[in-house]
Amino acid sequence: MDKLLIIDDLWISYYKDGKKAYAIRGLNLEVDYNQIVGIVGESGSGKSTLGHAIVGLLPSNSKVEKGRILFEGTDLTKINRRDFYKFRGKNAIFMIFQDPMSSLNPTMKIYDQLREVIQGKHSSNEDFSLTRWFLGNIRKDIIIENKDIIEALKKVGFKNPKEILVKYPHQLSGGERQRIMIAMAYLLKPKLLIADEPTTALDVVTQAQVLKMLLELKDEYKTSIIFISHDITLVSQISDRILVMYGGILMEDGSSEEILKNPLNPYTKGLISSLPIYFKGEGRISPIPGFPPNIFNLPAGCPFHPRCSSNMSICKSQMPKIKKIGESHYVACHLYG
Ligand SMILES: Nc1ncnc2c1ncn2[C@@H]1O[C@H](COP(=O)(O)OP(=O)(O)OP(=O)(O)O)[C@@H](O)[C@H]1O
Repeated sequence: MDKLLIIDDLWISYYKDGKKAYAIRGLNLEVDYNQIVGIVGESGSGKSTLGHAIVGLLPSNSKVEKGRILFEGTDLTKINRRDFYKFRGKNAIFMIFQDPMSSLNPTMKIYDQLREVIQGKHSSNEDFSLTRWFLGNIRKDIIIENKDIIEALKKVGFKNPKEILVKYPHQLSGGERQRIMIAMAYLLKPKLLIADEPTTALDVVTQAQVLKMLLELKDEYKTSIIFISHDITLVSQISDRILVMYGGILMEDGSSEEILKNPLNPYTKGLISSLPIYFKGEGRISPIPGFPPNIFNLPAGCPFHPRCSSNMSICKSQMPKIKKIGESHYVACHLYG
């Protein structure tokens, strides 16, 4: 079957104080139509950089050094920044950020915001629009009726949509703001939604509601979702497949079930055993010792080796290559050949 998204040997660097470092190193990823792919890893593993690269929102001090991001066959790394709007929004790619306040305009009421953000009329505020939801020129092809807006707000659980429409973002709770972002997705019906830690700031009940809405979006509009989170339990609740990242490389890739039941990479095992929900009652919950590396000071070899209890001498000098272990299970670790 044709793939919606193919990322092929992607390398992304950041420049700081005259130095260059890689946040993504040789990443491969495929997303099918109507599939939810979870990307999990600790802070600094490169998850957001990947999301921003897909929507063309990498900061100016970063560069795609190598590789391709093929969205329905078009290489997004070759798209001129000004033309990128064609690939964002309706029927294309949409991104929900961790902090919806950073994507919503604090000076606009929700109604104006839903209309204008969706139609890309952000010319009055260049700064805001360029960094976040600037969809380029006004999208004349996007016709959103008021009844569609009301319908979308109802779908994301607002009982009185008309009351919400006249509010400013600061008059809403974090969960309500995140639901506004999901309502935008309902209106745009993207083929690909990137949700970057969309539930981090929310309580458990609201988190569960947001996950349910994302699943409904997938079921109703066949939207594929890349769900980014540091929380492997959360990711497993929603994803068909999970990719584990560390130090800019892919450590493990497999079906959600396989990754949770049969994790192979010591890093994946560490992520799982540090979660209370998987704690089997023996010994203590064991967080991974140490901290993720700074990309400007990455160790040689496997980036995880300084924190890995199974490390061998080869791990200190050679980066492990990703290998197929099972039907849909891949791992990058010297323990597996
Ligand atoms: N604008 C930037 N300039 C320099 N380095 C950056 C920049 N943005 C990110 N980085 C570095 O790139 C690496 C990957 O960052 P990224 O935000 O993609 O990771 P992440 O897995 O999404 O982490 P988090 O969960 O904290 O958002 C980190 O080491 C980070 O410090």
